[in-house]
Amino acid sequence: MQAVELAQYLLQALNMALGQLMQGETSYTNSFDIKVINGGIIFIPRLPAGYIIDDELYQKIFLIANAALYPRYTLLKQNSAYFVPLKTDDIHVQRGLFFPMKVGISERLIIPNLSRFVDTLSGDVVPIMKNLTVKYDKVTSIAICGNSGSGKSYALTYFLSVLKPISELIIVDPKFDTPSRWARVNEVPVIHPQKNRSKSDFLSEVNSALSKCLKRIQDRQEILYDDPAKSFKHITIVIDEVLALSEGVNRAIKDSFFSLLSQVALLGRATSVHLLLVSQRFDHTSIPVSVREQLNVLLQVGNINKKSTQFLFPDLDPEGIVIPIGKGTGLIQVIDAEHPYQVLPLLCPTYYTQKGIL
Ligand SMILES: Nc1ncnc2c1ncn2[C@@H]1O[C@H](COP(=O)(O)OP(=O)(O)OP(=O)(O)O)[C@@H](O)[C@H]1O
Repeated sequence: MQAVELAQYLLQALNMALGQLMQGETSYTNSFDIKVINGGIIFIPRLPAGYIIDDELYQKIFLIANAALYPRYTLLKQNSAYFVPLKTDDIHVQRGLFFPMKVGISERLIIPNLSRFVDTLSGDVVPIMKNLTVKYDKVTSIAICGNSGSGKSYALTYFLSVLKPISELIIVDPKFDTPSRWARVNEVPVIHPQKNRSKSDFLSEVNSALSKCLKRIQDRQEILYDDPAKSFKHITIVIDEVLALSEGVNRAIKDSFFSLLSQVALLGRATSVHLLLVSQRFDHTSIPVSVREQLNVLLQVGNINKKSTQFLFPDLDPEGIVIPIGKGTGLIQVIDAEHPYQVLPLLCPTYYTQKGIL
């Protein structure tokens, strides 16, 4: 479909659906126009207008256009109206509302054999969907959030398998569950609770591992001071069910845990030390705010609504984003220089692996 035809189609959709909000004004009365450009569409209001150009109008146009374009294009949700100046001398049409879009929709990776798939990967790429791959050296920290049964453990096992060849892994598994089994099969050290030991004891062990990591960060910082171009092997601290870790433990030990986690999150970035955190929620009781601010690959699986997204995506109203149906689906945001900053629909990979790992 040509850009002109697409614009015509969208104009029709908007004329029919915007109705009341536009006080009866339509493109037929020359009140607005649509232009399709590379990377998005522009809604051009003719001013002065009998309708108000505000966030409400922007989000309504998003709703209508996103549904009308599905599945050929995906509009990328903005938190508020995105104004762009237009090149013209005519003051009536010198501005537009921009809706960034990408071609197609998010598509799930289906991996028939996970270990063979991992063998085919080179460099430090981490594929997440058919058309979404992140480079691990651009990742600071990853968060996987979701309600029970939403696919967090399944997604975590995928990340562990893909990260193993490119990163040293330090796994903390408070539930002594899937990650511990994965670690046993893959001969990776894991810290898990043990019989006869208290929860505070367990968290102290975690703190001592974090403290060792911090020491390694400092060693690396010294090396970087003399050789700023030096690159290091990635180290990833994986914590499953972070929320379970710090609940009901001695205050002093919890404070140390938060402080160590913050330092690792803040200083790890330049020294290739990452966090991979999994939790049912990411509020201030499960991780410190400073850690949340360092997360730059955010995955939310399971229920998606304003309430469930409030911790990872505090400014987002997910209305109008087409969330795919199925296991391990939700939202993703990758915050780096290469990807659009926006939140995208997510479908976690589906993979087949040796029996017994999960
Ligand atoms: N991307 C996916 N593709 C196919 N199946 C999936 C996917 N994600 C999850 N599942 C299936 O959904 C089920 C629940 O997933 P999982 O155990 O990972 O949820 P969870 O969020 O970790 O739950 P809990 O918090 O209770 O441990 C599993 O049986 C898993 O096989």
